[in-house]
Amino acid sequence: MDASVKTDRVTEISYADLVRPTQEEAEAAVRTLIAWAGDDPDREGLLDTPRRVARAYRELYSGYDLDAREVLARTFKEVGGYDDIVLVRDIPFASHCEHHMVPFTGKAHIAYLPHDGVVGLSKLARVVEIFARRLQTQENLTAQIIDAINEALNPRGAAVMIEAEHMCMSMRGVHAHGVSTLTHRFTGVFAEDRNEQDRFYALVGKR
Ligand SMILES: Nc1nc2c(ncn2[C@@H]2O[C@H](COP(=O)(O)OP(=O)(O)OP(=O)(O)O)[C@@H](O)[C@H]2O)c(=O)[nH]1
Ligand SMILES: [Zn+2]
Repeated sequence: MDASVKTDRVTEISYADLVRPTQEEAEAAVRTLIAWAGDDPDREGLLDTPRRVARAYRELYSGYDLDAREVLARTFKEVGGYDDIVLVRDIPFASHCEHHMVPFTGKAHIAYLPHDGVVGLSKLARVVEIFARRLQTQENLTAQIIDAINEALNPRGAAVMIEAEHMCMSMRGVHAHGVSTLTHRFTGVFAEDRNEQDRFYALVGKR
């Protein structure tokens, strides 16, 4: 795949340039972490764990191998002249915070005002998954999703809101349970017009 396609517009990292360690190296790293946790990586119950964890990482971080541009490439123009808000709300996701590599989970709400075409609804959920399955901050996740939509659809406006709970704040550290973090980003008409923002909030059910 073309290296430029993999360059993340927000982090400016070209993932294609990064060298992946081998499966054996990844498993050795997991053994080290098991010992660091205080357990014996050679006891029976843990013998297969490094292999499982390396495999699980492939799934949990599969977003690095996927390209949002490809997912959003197919647009449709026959929508009966529909040009109002398209909102897909309550898209569940699970990601990992880049500071502690601990999960944060929540919901994303995505809206756009079509300009020259719409995209398949499932593709918006796929885009969330592509960026969630990477090491993230919630802010970055929000920015990457809206950037991808703007680039692919050139809409009159786009809005993304994410609400999430960060395990690094509940399971450890400050031990604050039930805290939710809200981020949102508006572009185009949504950024310029308070009425459009209010319509977005109302449709999401936040006002
Ligand atoms: N802005 C932002 N911060 C995050 C996100 N996920 C985790 N964090 C925060 O990242 C910060 C890292 O702070 P540090 O002081 O470097 O690390 P730490 O000592 O482990 O911090 P504590 O969590 O307070 O124990 C913490 O305040 C986390 O709550 C995120 O998505 N966005
Ligand atoms: Zn964290």
